[in-house]
Amino acid sequence: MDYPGNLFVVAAPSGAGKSSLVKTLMELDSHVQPSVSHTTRAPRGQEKHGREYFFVSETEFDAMVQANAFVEWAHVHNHRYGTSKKAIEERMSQGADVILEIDFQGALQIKQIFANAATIFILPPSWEELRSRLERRGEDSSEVIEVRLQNAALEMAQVQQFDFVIINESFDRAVFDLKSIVHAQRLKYLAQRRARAETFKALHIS
Ligand SMILES: Nc1nc2c(ncn2[C@@H]2O[C@H](COP(=O)(O)OP(=O)(O)O)[C@@H](O)[C@H]2O)c(=O)[nH]1
Ligand SMILES: Nc1ncnc2c1ncn2[C@@H]1O[C@H](COP(=O)(O)OP(=O)(O)O)[C@@H](O)[C@H]1O
Repeated sequence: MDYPGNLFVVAAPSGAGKSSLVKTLMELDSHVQPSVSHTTRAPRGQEKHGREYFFVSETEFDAMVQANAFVEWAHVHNHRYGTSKKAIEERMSQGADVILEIDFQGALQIKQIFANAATIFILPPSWEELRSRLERRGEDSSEVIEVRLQNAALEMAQVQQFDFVIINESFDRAVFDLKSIVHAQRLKYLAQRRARAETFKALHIS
């Protein structure tokens, strides 16, 4: 599929800092817009329906799967999460850059569909720091944190399948790296589109 906008996909183990990084990127760059996923997990403290996620029941999620409403969906940490077609296609067709914060299974599915998508994996600096970020965030019970840490090992084993890797040790440095990837990707596709337009012109194809 080909849209005028760019697609960025950010994956990371829980607690590595992807939501914080993506939020900061969007504050600095209004051309990057979020894709709001659907999930069957319950909202955390400050989360709002339609902002962080569309929080839906298992039945509602099933109905969307049946209706083929998702570009991708996956089971993550005992819940289901999915990117609806509506969440990305409308924005991308208008030329916006869309950023998806999804797990590695979804990221790899997106790359199959949108070959031009840039996939970015965020790593924490260490296991100890990952655990302490999850604890400091204070949003999940210790059981939930243990599940997330166990899943983190499997998730981190997928890192080599991603186009870019960022180590989120210094937050400012990681934001800079993310901004640089976005910038480089824009230039790359701009150059490709120009080259294609010139080829078409030379061949007298509109
Ligand atoms: N495949 C897929 N994964 C998603 C989607 N939305 C969120 N996720 C992932 O689900 C996992 C859990 O997300 P969340 O419950 O918000 O926890 P957090 O990662 O600790 O903030 C993370 O890896 C998210 O990136 C989606 O639409 N599709
Ligand atoms: N570079 C960093 N240094 C220290 N703490 C960080 C850093 N990046 C994020 N955090 C903190 O770690 C916790 C987890 O970050 P969050 O963005 O919620 O992660 P994720 O979305 O990957 O689960 C939050 O409390 C956040 O403020």
